[in-house]
Amino acid sequence: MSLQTHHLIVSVLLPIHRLGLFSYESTESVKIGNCVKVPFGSRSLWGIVWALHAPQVPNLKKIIEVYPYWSASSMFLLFLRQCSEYTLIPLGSLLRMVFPISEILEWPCQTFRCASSFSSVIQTCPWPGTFAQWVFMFGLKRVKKWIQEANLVSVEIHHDYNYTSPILTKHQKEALEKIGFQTTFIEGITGSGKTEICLAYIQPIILEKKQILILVPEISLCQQWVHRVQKYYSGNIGIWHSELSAKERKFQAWSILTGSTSIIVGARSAIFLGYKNLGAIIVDEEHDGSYKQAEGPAYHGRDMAVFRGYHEKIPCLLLSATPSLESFWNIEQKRYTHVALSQRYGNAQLPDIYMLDLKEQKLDSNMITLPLREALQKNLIKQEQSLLFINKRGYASLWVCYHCGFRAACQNCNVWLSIHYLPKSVLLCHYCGFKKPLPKTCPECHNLEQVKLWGVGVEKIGQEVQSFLPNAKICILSSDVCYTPRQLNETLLAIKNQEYDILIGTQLVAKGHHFPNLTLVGIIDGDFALSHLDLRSGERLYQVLCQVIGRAGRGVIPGKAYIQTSQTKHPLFSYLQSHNIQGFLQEELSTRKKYHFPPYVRLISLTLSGIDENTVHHYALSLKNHLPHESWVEVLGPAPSLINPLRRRWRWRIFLKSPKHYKIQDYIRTALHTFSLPSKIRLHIDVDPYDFL
Ligand SMILES: Nc1ncnc2c1ncn2[C@@H]1O[C@H](COP(=O)(O)OP(=O)(O)OP(=O)(O)O)[C@@H](O)[C@H]1O
Ligand SMILES: [Zn+2]
Repeated sequence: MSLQTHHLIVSVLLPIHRLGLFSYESTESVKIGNCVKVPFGSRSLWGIVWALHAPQVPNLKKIIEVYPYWSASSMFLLFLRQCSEYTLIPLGSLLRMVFPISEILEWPCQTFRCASSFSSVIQTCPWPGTFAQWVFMFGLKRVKKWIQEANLVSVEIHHDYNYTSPILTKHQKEALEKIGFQTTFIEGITGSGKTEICLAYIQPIILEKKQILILVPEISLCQQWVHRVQKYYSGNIGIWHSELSAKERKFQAWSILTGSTSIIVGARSAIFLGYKNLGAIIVDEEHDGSYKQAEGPAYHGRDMAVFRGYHEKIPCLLLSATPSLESFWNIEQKRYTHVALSQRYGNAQLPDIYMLDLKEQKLDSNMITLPLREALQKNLIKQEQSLLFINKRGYASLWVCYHCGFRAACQNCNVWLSIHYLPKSVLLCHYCGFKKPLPKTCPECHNLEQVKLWGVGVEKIGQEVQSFLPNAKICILSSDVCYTPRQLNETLLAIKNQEYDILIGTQLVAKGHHFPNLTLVGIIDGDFALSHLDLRSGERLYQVLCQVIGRAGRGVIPGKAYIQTSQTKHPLFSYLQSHNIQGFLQEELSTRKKYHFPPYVRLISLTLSGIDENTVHHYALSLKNHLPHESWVEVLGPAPSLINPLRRRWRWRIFLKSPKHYKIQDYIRTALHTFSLPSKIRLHIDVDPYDFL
């Protein structure tokens, strides 16, 4: 592998959307995996040396420079190759995710401090810091100038850090000892201490100076993990998600690449980053649908974590109280080590769950039944916190005029606009973000009296609660109200500090938050996903409800949960009530087997989209006709997407289904090789799709 000669011809993988492999000549000795800068058209680009060739091609452009501080291991390159073969994401696009900011490859790796005469000038920054830290504080231009003028001098420092291990309970210790070398699934009921076990597990890895990646499904959980890690660890903690400022992104990417941060908490895209020395991956709430990226390059963060762990030969821990069916199946197939925790920490009990049949309750225009109202009232008197869950953002979901029939619709998507009063009054599309002011009268007939708002969201529930509990301090938790990570963290802290009595939230509250004084959970609409046309809707409903209910009774006082539903007899609820996740998963799995759905088969979606509906339809048909007939591939469609158009683009979809042991990706790759599309039509490939709209 480390063959080296002068005047070598090398294939360099570049961050170009197509395949991305280009030939160059090197006069320096380079190895496969080296990170190199090469000329490309009028620009220069950073890439990775992918292969070495015997010198045959004359007049190639030359490599400009080799990055000295990082190179890709053969295992990481194998991960990229396999990942591209599996997801059908071109290698060049994957490389963009490895080096999302190539500018940092120009930065030196030394630590600098002020020359003594200079430190009085920079009052705020007298300490030694890495180049990246200086740039983060003062900007690239200034720092470069200071180095040139020798106002900053290079120094050697050693980063020392401590990591003390948490003290685990007997059950937790037993669980810790069972963790295997590769993928381990830690299945523990909510509040059993999965996080704490991981914090103990990573101690020796950190002390070996390796990096740990902790993947979280939601940006809001990053800060929570940072707090948990800080209890035991004194070093730098890296953060990676899409809401970082450009300045922060550069600093974080540099610190991760050069190994100056040892623990990184990140959203799904962190799985592709270049790490100096990755030692383990933890995937928190592995069942969460947010790990799936459906737009742009389509991949599943959890699956890529397992893949990366496998290829880089490092442990990957998957955590959940409600395993996804895919993981449950993998556990059954003995692909993962399984560790189970069935007790909450400190003898906390799982909440008792009560069903409230909506058919038997008098509601009029309200949404909260009498028993739930009374329970809220009692909790308020006892000064314990309550949580109401409804999976709808905003106030209502349809603005309609009963005089002329006008309904407020999105101008880009075939959906109605939702009504929001918080943080501002608007009509909003939940798919493309299109907004317009709330009309005062009907825009068509100018009528005012017959306007109705249909559907119920968090804000309306807030209004209802306030009407019967006027003194309660209510907090609405949805992405509209807390739209920056900072706002959300402040709100979560205020909840922990008991500044609120009643929380009303969307899915956002279903994630692993820990509010010790929360003892009551009410599910406003338990039926919300039972009729969705999605093979995972039952699974998702179970997960969300179980997670939300799991927020109750995590401290010393036991919790209670009420589920309002019109289908009290639905088997999902009896599994939920008896906390029998295994029973639920077994039943779901047999249904999937019966109907030939994943995880028993491989499903791939091909979506064609464009501005003109007929053209999209035409090319969808020709793609279908172009796909060769094979007895093992089932081709479904093309069919128009359920929401059509979406963001002004019309979409037609083809689904391909095959048994898992066939290489359906190869079949698609070969077929697409000889199929061309005009530039106005886009083809999006999604292996293992989660979105069927
Ligand atoms: N061994 C321990 N020592 C001290 N505190 C612990 C221990 N184990 C758990 N806890 C505490 O119990 C609470 C729940 O633990 P943790 O968050 O680790 O559970 P979890 O299984 O990850 O929960 P969830 O699935 O709901 O996110 C936390 O406040 C944690 O600090
Ligand atoms: Zn829209």
